[in-house]
Amino acid sequence: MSFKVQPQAPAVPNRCQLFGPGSRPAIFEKMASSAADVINLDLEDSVSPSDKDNARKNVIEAINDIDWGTKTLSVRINGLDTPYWYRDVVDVLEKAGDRIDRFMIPKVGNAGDIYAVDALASAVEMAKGRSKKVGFEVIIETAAGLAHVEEIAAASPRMQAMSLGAADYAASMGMQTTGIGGTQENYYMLTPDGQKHWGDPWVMPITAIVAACRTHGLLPVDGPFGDFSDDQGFMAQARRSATLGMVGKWAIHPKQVALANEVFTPSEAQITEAREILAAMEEAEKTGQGAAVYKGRLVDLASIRQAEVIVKQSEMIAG
Ligand SMILES: CC(=O)SCCNC(=O)CCNC(=O)[C@H](O)C(C)(C)COP(=O)(O)OP(=O)(O)OC[C@H]1O[C@@H](n2cnc3c(N)ncnc32)[C@H](O)[C@@H]1OP(=O)(O)O
Ligand SMILES: O=CC(=O)O
Ligand SMILES: [Mg+2]
Repeated sequence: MSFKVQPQAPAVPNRCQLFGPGSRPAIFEKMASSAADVINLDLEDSVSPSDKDNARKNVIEAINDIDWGTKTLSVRINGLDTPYWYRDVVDVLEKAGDRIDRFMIPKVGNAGDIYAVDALASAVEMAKGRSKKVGFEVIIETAAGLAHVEEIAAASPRMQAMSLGAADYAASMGMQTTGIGGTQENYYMLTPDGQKHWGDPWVMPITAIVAACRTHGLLPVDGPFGDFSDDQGFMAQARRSATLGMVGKWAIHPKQVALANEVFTPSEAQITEAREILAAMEEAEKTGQGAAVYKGRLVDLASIRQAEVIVKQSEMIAG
């Protein structure tokens, strides 16, 4: 471990972030009664330019009027290259109550983008005497965002989470696909006997996001999986993200909420195994050993840290 100790990410459940367009208020109550840990009311890409003002009004009303229970409530503002974003920040912070927890900032390219939103949010909060500072989460979904992922993670104490936005990421990188996440038909190797072996084109940005988040104490989250009729594809993508260290995934349709919750909640078997490893190491330590054998495999002091990730995650989710 470096002399600089790795900070902990916020201890809040973040297994699933359910999205809904701000222009579709009829679904807000359904979002509030879903099993998602986080709700993202969208003012950005699911809202047409002609509906931006209306969507903003709906979202402010929904923040004030709907019972969101214990969910984390987030509003995705428009990108900093649009004429909409400043009004999103100003109107929401001037007119919505303290129930809002986060702004999600899309298409961030560098730390300066976060600085700009931070400065504007701070000014409105001061002017309105808001004592609860709004948190930030961002989407890494451009080439510049990926290139500057670490400075973005470190950009503000408001930063809480970071998602991979596979759709815009693919567009920005010039990837030859219209798929949103998951297996890409043309991304394969040939085995020696000529069989196709599909690779994971998302592993690099996911790993970069996880590393930046873990370095700076943020929650790393996998973004959308577009084909909501493909449950198996969603599960496979989510399991890969969980294995690489992400804590949750977006749902762009309510049926994906249960799938994400299943993957990102440690299973009984995983928890039991983690507790058994901790017990085996406790026994080993009593006899002065730093390494032991558990089910025929090596466990040592690093195994304690690995097992603790699972135990702490399950305890935090259980509340
Ligand atoms: C690349 C990105 O930026 S992704 C993030 C931005 N995108 C979004 O926010 C899109 C979010 N999702 C949606 O808008 C919708 O789910 C759509 C357009 C994909 C599909 O909507 P529909 O055609 O209405 O879906 P469907 O008919 O299967 O809905 C089934 C039920 O779930 C409800 N529902 C649909 N979407 C949502 C949602 N996001 N949250 C809660 N409930 C929802 C419907 O109202 C319907 O309810 P009912 O059974 O009581 O009538
Ligand atoms: O905003 C999300 C994306 O995938 O793009
Ligand atoms: Mg996007």
